Amino acid sequence: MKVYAIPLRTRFRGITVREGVLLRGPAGWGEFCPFADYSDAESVPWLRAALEAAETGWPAPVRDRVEVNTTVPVVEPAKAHELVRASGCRTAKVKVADPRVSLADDCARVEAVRDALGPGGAIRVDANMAWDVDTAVRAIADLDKAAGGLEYAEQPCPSIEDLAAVRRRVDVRIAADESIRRAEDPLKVAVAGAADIAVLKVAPLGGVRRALEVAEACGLPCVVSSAVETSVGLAAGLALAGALPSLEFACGLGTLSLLEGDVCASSLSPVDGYLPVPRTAPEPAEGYAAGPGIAAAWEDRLNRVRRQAHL
Ligand SMILES: O=C(O)CCC(=O)c1ccccc1C(=O)O
Ligand SMILES: [Mg+2]
Repeated sequence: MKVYAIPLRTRFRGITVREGVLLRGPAGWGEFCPFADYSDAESVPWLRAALEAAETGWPAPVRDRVEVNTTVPVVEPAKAHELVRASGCRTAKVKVADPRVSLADDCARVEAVRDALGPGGAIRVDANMAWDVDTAVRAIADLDKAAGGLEYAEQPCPSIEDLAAVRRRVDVRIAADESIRRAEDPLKVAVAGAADIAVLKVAPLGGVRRALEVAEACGLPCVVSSAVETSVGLAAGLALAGALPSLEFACGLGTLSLLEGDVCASSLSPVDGYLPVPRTAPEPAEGYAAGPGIAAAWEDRLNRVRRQAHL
């Protein structure tokens, strides 16, 4: 077992350091890294996903590489331009609706991203539930114009009902993320007509197999996205993306560049916008070991979640 702590290059989801545990089992390495605000109960599926990777391994893939988006955090337009150019990706996901910036700032960032991608690229935005229905309808129209066409808007509002209402009022496709990842019943999203696309994250859904079941049950095109893991956790996302029967959109697995570094020597950083589908996670090396206090806290957390889940 290894506990890591890696600084982020820019603040993301309110955090500046990513921490987690790497577990080794007969099938390889798994990553357990629920965010700090996740309760022990909510962390159970994260542990199931890590144990699947370490003990069982993943189902066989149907493709050997996956196109990915680059993820653009809330940064100045010039910086956004630079990040997109450096990524080599043809699709960018732009984080919007951060309480510290205005819609005009978001539009300026999206315009810079379009300039960096050129007319052939695709731009998606993620509001992480920040808007009410009317705000979402107006913001999506403005961002769609700034982007010269959006591929989709991810989780504009918190509730499934509000997602459905926004979806009826805009031409842009709506993707559900939190509505799937934190829901009792991920099927509800499709039944309610709340989304065109389902965003799937392996860890909060409890593993690759469970995520494949969710994909089949919801019947929507899927985008596999990371939870900003090291290459060990990204490998599980790639295993899911590799095993989905159909994959129409680029996945949100190009997130390694959000971290200052990686635990693995051979990192899953996109080349020309693609990542390979690995059979097992890459081997962690020595770097970014957490200090004794952080390591002890993660060992405690892991043990509490294990007991809670009877694992
Ligand atoms: O999808 C991506 O491009 C990156 C992953 C991402 O945005 C994310 C990462 C951690 C937690 C939540 C989210 C999110 O999609 O909301
Ligand atoms: Mg999201």
